[in-house]
This record gives sequence, structure tokens and C-alpha cells, in this order.
Amino acid sequence: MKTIEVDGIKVRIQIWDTAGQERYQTITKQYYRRAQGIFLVYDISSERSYQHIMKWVSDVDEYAPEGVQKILIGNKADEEQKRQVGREQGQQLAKEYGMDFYETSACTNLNIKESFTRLTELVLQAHRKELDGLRTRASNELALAELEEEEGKAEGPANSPKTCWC
Ligand SMILES: Nc1nc2c(ncn2[C@@H]2O[C@H](COP(=O)(O)OP(=O)(O)OP(=O)(O)O)[C@@H](O)[C@H]2O)c(=O)[nH]1
Repeated sequence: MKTIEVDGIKVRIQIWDTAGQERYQTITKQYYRRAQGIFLVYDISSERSYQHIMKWVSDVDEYAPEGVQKILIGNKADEEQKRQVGREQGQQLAKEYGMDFYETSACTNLNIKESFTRLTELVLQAHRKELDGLRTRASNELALAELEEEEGKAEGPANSPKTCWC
């Protein structure tokens, strides 16, 4: 659990670091179901980890809730001398999937706060949109119900079908 401030609002976030290894996949997938935001992380010094991102994306698409927010991360940005994945490759992949992209470093703290703040912001935005949608639908339904009630009144006793013919 961590509390961060986004747009002046204090938000408490729960962070799960899922295992990347294949043998833990059954457990990992269970975390997807409850996630609102996901970082897809590769290591800039490993081309293989970058190639794996496509698989992660398809797993997320399959197991995570529909509105889940995703950000692509190229971690270990401090390991410039070992770099195998260009920054543009990360940007390009993120663009293809419609995600934001950050290069980060857990060692130098590069973009750690920024990426967490951004993901939280995206989750909040999505949540607000969903709530606004629900509110609009609810108020439309209410308006419709009121209209129907009004129409009912307009029909009134004079217009309503006679139940008694005497
Ligand atoms: N240089 C550098 N090393 C890092 C960075 N982040 C993590 N590491 C190192 O990379 C290794 C793996 O880190 P983990 O946090 O265990 O990686 P992980 O992806 O959670 O690993 P799994 O859960 O086993 O998939 C550790 O030795 C870390 O110290 C970073 O930004 N820069």
C-alpha cells in the first residue's frame, strides 16, 4: 500500500509485483482480474524481455478487466552501456498498443514517481468516465420515467379508457 497525491487528491494504491516466470503464471493471472492499472515492464538491457511484452499484452487482454489502464516501462535505464533495446523501440511499441511509455530506473529513481502518478491518474480518469456514464444513464432513465409518468397524467381520466360503461 502506498499513498500518492494526484491532482490534489490523496490516493491509496495497492501494488502487486507479479512474478515473471512461466511457472507462476496461474497465480499471476489471478492478479490481473482485480487490477485497475498495469505496468508492462521490460529490461532495456534485454532484447528478450522486450520481445516478451507482446505475450504479456495478450495475457492482460485475456485476463484483466476491460477498462484496465496500461503503461509500458523500459526499466534499468541506468544500464546504458548494456542497452539492447532503443528508447524509440519502446516508444514505438507503446504507440502501437496505445500506451504511455517511460524509461525508468529503480537504481537512480528515474521516472518512478512519474510513472506511478501517471498510471494512477489514468485509473482515476477512467473511473470518473465510468461514473459519469453511469450517472448520465441513470438520469436519462429517471427523465424517461418522469416523462412516462407525465404522459400517464396527461392521458388522465378523461382520456383514459373507460373501465365502467354505465
Ligand atoms: N541496474 C538496475 N538493476 C535493477 C533495476 N531494477 C531491478 N534491478 C535488478 O534486477 C534484478 C531483478 O529484479 P527484480 O525486482 O527481482 O525483477 P522482477 O522482474 O520482479 O523479477 P521476477 O519477479 O523474478 O520476474 C535484481 O538484481 C535487481 O536489483 C534497475 O532499474 N537498474
